[in-house]
Amino acid sequence: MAEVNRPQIEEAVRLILEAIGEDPNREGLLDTPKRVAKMYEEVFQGLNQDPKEYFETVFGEDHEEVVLVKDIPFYSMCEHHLVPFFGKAHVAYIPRNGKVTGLSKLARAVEAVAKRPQLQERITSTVADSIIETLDPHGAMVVVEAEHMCMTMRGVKKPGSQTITTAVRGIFAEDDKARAEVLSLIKF
Ligand SMILES: Nc1nc2c(ncn2[C@@H]2O[C@H](COP(=O)(O)OP(=O)(O)OP(=O)(O)O)[C@@H](O)[C@H]2O)c(=O)[nH]1
Ligand SMILES: [Zn+2]
Repeated sequence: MAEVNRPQIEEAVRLILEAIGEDPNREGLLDTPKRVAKMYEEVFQGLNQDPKEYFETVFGEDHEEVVLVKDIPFYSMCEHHLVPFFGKAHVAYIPRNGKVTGLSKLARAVEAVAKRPQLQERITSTVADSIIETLDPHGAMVVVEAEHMCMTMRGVKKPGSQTITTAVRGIFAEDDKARAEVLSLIKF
């Protein structure tokens, strides 16, 4: 996938500044297009990352019980308004056939998926599906809680409102007890 085109972003930011009635040549704004381009490169770097690659790291460990990494902080950009939404992701799976991955890889997958123009639902399901497709576990479950700036600083203006999304796959979709165990561990 193409890297970001920094000069194009810089030009676009100059145009936006002009369009809102600002002077892109005033001292305080001179370096702003460059800064914004650099920032976009950073906050959209997930477009160049495939979350599934992280799960190539597996240890042949015989653990077929819940593994949960909770409270993974993330920042993303809503694809409708290009303003941040941010919160915590909780990622659980039950390994099968010794395919236990590195704990940090679960957080890296969240990071790669979040750093794109996104929807909260898509972050949630993409992380769950990536785990299923690569580790072939008994199940995967992802819960994401986030605050959307497009609902707080503008529009409907509801600061503090939280959106919670879940993706349940495999045994977590079939077995109420397995799902309840993860939910209670998240609240623990
Ligand atoms: N499903 C979903 N919706 C989102 C997410 N982030 C932002 N939105 C919503 O996207 C919608 C876009 O609605 P539109 O009516 O096209 O845009 P708008 O006029 O700016 O909408 P308002 O925010 O209601 O002012 C809004 O309801 C946002 O709350 C997300 O991650 N998931
Ligand atoms: Zn939005």
